[in-house]
Parts: sequence; C-alpha cells; structure tokens
Amino acid sequence: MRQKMAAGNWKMNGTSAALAELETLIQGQHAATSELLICPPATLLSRAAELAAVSPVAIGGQDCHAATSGAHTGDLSSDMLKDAGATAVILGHSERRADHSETSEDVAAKTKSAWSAGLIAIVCLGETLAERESGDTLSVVGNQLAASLPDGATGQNTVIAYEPVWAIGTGKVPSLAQIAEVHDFLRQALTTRFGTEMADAIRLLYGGSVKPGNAAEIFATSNVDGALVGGASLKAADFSPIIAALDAS
Ligand SMILES: O=C[C@H](O)COP(=O)(O)O
Repeated sequence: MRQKMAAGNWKMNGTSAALAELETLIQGQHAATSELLICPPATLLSRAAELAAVSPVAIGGQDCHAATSGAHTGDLSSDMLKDAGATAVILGHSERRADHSETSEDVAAKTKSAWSAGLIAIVCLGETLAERESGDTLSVVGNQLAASLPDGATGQNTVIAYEPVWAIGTGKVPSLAQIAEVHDFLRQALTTRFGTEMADAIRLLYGGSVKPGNAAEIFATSNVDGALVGGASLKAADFSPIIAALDAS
C-alpha cells in the first residue's frame, strides 16, 4: 500500500516571512496520514528544517547538482541539501528543463546523486501543449521516464511527478481521463521495467494547477498517489484543504 504524498514546491518564492506559513501549516497537520513535504527556496532550507523538526512535515530541495562537490558556482550538491535538513529533492522540473536546458540524462545523474545522499528523488515528467496536441503525450513521458530514471529506483528512494507543462500555473487542468491515461501508462511502464512489486511501491504524483477545489477529484483518479503543488502550497490556508482531501481519498 503506497502512502499518499502531498508535496509543496515553493519555487523562487519566499523570504524569511514565508516561514510563518510553514509554521501555520505544521500546527494544523498533527493528524495528517499522508506524507507531507515542503520544498522552499534553498535560502530557507535550514530554517524550514529546524521549524519542521519533530513534525509531520518534511523539507526538500528543488534541485541538486550531479556532482558531490567542486567548482560549480551557484549550485548545491545533494549532500549539502541533506546536511541542511532535506529528506527529498525535486529533479527534472519542467522549469529547470526549460530554463537550464536540463536533459533527461542530466536528471538521471542528479537522481543517482540524490540517492547516494539518502534523499528521495521526486522525478518530474510532462508534455508541452504542442506535444499534447500532436498526440505525443505518452511517447514523450515514456521517453522522459526511461531516460530520467536510473536503474535502482524503489518505492523508498523515488517518487514520479507527472506535470503537464501547459497545466503549470495556468489554472488549466487535464481531464480526469487524461490524468488517468498518463498515470496508468506510467505505472505500466514502471512494471515493465522494474517488475510489479517495485512498480507498485513507487508513488505517482500529479502536478499542475492543483487547488482546494479540484484536489478531491484528482486524488480519486486511477494511480494518482498525491500531488506536487506549486502556487497553492504557498499559503497554509490553500495547502491544508488539499492535504485534507488527500487524507480522505
Ligand atoms: O511543482 C509544481 C508544479 O509546477 C505545479 O505548479 P502549480 O500548482 O502552481 O501549477
């Protein structure tokens, strides 16, 4: 049985004042049954981890370098994230793939680094609107999955997040049938590669304009084990009802 997961990606949002939202979130989540994760900007990681210690909320990074250390100005290694209190890291987000030209091969190398540091790798996949409209969604996400995920993935070290690029921050959400089609396809692809037992242990999150008003129906969709939430994770008042919907699903 896969534990549900609600992950919040704050992206490049939040200075010290935003930690008050994390405190509010933590105070309301002592009975949560889902696994909860907040990925703040790196500048807040240590303080967020201190606030969230001995709470149901874990803290994660938004990216890491593939190397352990070295001359990579501005980058962070997986060991540094772990040292700052992270237990997970988002990798291969479409914004990183677009803004930093990250390839799936880069993502695979980062994933190995995350695993070696003992972090859960949340590996993101998703098609653009043009790819959706040309009927290429399944081949695109299938290729991304194959190339971004190294051998050695388990339910303990890996979470997959399906995030259609056109649904991120737009208020547009795929139909439930479209979400189910991709999630069922991903589960099957994992089964073919890793076998039924391992594939059944790896959680599949949906991401892209998840809000309190649509969370319950998304969480009732086939093979959706939770969500990777952007904008609605910035305010405890928005994220808390999403968590409640997940707990109830
Ligand atoms: O990582 C989160 C996703 O990009 C979703 O962002 P969003 O909920 O603001 O659409």
